[in-house]
Amino acid sequence: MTTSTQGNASQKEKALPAVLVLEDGRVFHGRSYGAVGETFGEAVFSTGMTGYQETLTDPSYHRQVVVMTAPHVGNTGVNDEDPESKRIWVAGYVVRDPARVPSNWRSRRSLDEELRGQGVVGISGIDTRALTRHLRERGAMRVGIFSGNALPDAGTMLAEVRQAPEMKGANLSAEVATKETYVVPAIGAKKFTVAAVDLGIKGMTPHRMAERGIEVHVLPATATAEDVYAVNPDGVFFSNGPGDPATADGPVALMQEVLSRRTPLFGICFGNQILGRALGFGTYKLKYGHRGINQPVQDRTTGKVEVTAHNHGFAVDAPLDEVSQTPYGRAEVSHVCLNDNVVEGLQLLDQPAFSVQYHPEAAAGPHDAAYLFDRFVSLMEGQRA
Ligand SMILES: NC(=O)CC[C@H](N)C(=O)O
Repeated sequence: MTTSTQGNASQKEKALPAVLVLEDGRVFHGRSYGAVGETFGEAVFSTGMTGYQETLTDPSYHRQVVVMTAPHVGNTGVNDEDPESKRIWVAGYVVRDPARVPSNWRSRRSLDEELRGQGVVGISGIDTRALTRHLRERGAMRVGIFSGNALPDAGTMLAEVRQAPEMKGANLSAEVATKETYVVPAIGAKKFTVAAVDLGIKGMTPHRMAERGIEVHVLPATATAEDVYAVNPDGVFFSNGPGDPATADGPVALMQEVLSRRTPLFGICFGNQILGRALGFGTYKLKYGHRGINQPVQDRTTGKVEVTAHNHGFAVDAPLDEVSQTPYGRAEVSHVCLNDNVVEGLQLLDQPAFSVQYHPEAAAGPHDAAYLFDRFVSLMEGQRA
């Protein structure tokens, strides 16, 4: 690769050395990608081969350093249509072989430029397959990326990584959620009003509801039952979001209030974990989680298998093969991951409430699970009938 003749600042920055240091002491040497500096987070891998803009801007990735298993990243550049929120949330980005020349009719700038513009430190040119296998065998762990000409010594880097906060016990929703309520209008005739509690919501989620005639009031993570019922909702939605669901006591209490009023309820991802807790189940940290757009899930209510988008590091601990008695009536596991039998959905049998651990909004990802938004609409219709 010769970059010297082109000689602009970005090309020079790319050539700077960079090091990725895992908390268990494993080290990878590469080149800086995006901003130059240092960053820390939880190392996780995503198996999505497309959709890097959606991944980078998903608030659920707050405080995580994302390793892309797809070797070529950045090929289609960065456009202004695909972000799922107003900024990049990942704490760091790890790619093997970034595109040097992006090409797409929608592309406005390169991914490298975008990462630099938003101050996101990344690393390229490392063996992401070896790193992914390491994380798969040892589990997700803390990591640091250090880039520049004057790097700290190895012992200092490792000590800094080991001082970074862990994901277990992290309470992060309020750091990413909206501070002010906003409304996403229904597309076409308005049929329903939904109060959506923003724990780190992705932009496509209210859009999927709006497409179905729902006016969505997106409320801050700290919303109270009074705030929720002030919009006179036909249904209440709990979004995806970063951090450990074991810390989400406020949203759990709010959801219990919604359940006791029997308002139709739908939760996605963090929202599924909160429903689990609201029903009295525990949550636990998966060894390395599910991230990507090709995860097989079975809907046990129909037997159908869907290929789905995921981004979760925690899961609900609920019995797979029995109906549970909860303070809100009977509940069961409605969806399960076919790779590892992790709980991927919950539903109540005596009142209109359900949730899934994965991403039916499909940004990015296959649209197999779009029916879940229709199920939410049916619950709201049922309540009116
Ligand atoms: N996308 C999400 O909502 C993630 C939920 C939670 N933070 C987890 O990692 O499991």
